Amino acid sequence: MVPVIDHVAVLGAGGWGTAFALLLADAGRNVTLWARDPRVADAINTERRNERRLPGIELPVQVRATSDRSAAVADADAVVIALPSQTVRANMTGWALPRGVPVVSLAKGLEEGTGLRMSRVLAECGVAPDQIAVLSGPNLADEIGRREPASAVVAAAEHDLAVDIQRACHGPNFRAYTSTDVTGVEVGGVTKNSIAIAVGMAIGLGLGANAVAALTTRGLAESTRLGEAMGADPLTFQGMAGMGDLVATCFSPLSRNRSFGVELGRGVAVEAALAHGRGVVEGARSTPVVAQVAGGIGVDMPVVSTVCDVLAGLLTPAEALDRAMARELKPER
Ligand SMILES: NC(=O)c1ccc[n+]([C@@H]2O[C@H](COP(=O)([O-])OP(=O)(O)OC[C@H]3O[C@@H](n4cnc5c(N)ncnc54)[C@H](O)[C@@H]3O)[C@@H](O)[C@H]2O)c1
Ligand SMILES: O=P(O)(O)OC[C@H](O)CO
Repeated sequence: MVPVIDHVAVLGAGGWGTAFALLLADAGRNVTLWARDPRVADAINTERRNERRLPGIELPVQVRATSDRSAAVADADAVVIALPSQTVRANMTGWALPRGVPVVSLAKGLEEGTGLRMSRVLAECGVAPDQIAVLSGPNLADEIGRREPASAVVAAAEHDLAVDIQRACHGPNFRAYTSTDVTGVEVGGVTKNSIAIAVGMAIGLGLGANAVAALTTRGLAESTRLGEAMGADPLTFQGMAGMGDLVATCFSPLSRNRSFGVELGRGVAVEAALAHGRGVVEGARSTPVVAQVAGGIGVDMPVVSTVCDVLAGLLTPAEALDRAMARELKPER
């Protein structure tokens, strides 16, 4: 029997949680969107808008919002986690989800302190591993909010679960593929943020398409190396959560990670650049974690470690560029 997902709880009313709720409603689901701020929930219910996070978008009536944690998940057939990565553990600890429902992570970060992927954090918060799925890909929330076509990949250790989630979010403007490579899909979603910061820095320094393409290409190579060392399928990095998301994030001015990098490249200090951002900049927190995890398993990630040094104030973006160009010559593969 195919389990039917009708009612979905989306936890987190940031840009992506709100856009994902709209996408699910367009796919025929009934959605409860949890916002921690009651004023955001009220505005969604009364004005059909989350103007700060998804400006100019009217939300369908199938999206109802609440700031009540129990009400948010009551009767849900699936729960979607659309929270900033560093808040997932604190939020999910003690949140009683309906038993046995699938839990889908949309978050693109590694946890500070543990180095864990979000699916592992959810498992440590008590979600059964065979109920965990992750969805990732080139999904800029503003474009999804405008109902522009987009694709993603849903990964779960259990193929049938990935198919259930794929079907639940398939609508006129959104098409997901399936995978069982949870590690690869999560790693791709994390490392692309660090690479996009590097690309942003290059743009902020006034560099052109050659430098952007080189950084993106080498970034994909080192992301693939890390994923493989962590047990992922290298081919996953040619898919939506690898190449796909890397291209969207590195090339779009809508990306917060890329925009943050642009400011750094123009000489803005890290804290000031973060303060100018439109929401969470996952790469600012996850890049040092990626560097630490990679170092721990002997994976060379020169782009990530350079971004890490800039974030730590050890290098300016211009010095980072000089260092990258002076690296030892080597074969491409
Ligand atoms: N925005 C996108 O285009 C996009 C696309 C794909 C994936 N993602 C990922 O989705 C996740 C969420 O990002 P977003 O863009 O929706 O965030 P956002 O920056 O738009 O908003 C962050 C939201 O998190 C809430 N928040 C902050 N701290 C919190 C806490 N301690 N507890 C509960 N809520 C808290 C804020 O109130 C806000 O609603 C991130 O991992 C991001 O990488 C984002
Ligand atoms: O705005 P960013 O940089 O967090 O990127 C958003 C999405 O992850 C793009 O797929």
